[in-house]
Amino acid sequence: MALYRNFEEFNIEVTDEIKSQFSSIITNLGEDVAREGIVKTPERAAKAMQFLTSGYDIDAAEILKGAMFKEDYNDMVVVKNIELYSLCEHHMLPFFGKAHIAYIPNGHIVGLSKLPRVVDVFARRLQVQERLTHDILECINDTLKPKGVAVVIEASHMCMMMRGVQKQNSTTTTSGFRGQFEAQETRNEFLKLISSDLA
Ligand SMILES: Nc1nc2c(ncn2[C@@H]2O[C@H](COP(=O)(O)OP(=O)(O)OP(=O)(O)O)[C@@H](O)[C@H]2O)c(=O)[nH]1
Ligand SMILES: [Zn+2]
Repeated sequence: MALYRNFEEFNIEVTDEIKSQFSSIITNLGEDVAREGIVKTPERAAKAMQFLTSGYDIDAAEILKGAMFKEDYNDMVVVKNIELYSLCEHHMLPFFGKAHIAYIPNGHIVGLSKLPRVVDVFARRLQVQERLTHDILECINDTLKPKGVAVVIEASHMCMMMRGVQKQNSTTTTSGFRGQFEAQETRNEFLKLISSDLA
């Protein structure tokens, strides 16, 4: 399985198939697919959807394994405000927001950029916010084997904003805690850090 994908290189046959499906969808929605502004839209949409679901092809554990360093640091590491964009599996509409991740090393630290990369791998799939939270949490827990790991995601769902209940201001928060973060004191320290103005 690829570590990183060159997102510009999509399988031509799959792109053509999705392109013709988008062509039908656009026609069925009442548009003229031959219109100048739209004529290339089926291909653009095919590529966009493949990019937004490109996380299926990437092994998130391998990303972490590629940048684990032996280090005797036993305190909390927090990476907060990681932007994320995903697609809800029910409507295939975006949900987006921020992920906050913390872990307590157990002999190894991980390259900081790898945590947002893991978020992207699991976000670029058809998801529900709860599973996305757990996918990230379990991947870090199983691969890095830290003393503890915590993940909080705050997100807005377009399927609740643009359609359906049409609530513009509601946000959803999901969280998962393993190891030392299951203890109230450690969990509270993390929650305090992510809600503070500290960089
Ligand atoms: N738990 C959870 N639900 C989600 C997520 N994304 C979308 N949903 C919900 O999935 C549900 C699908 O419900 P259905 O009744 O089958 O679909 P629907 O008729 O389009 O529902 P409405 O959105 O209420 O109009 C909705 O309540 C959505 O709000 C998510 O990440 N987690
Ligand atoms: Zn939805």
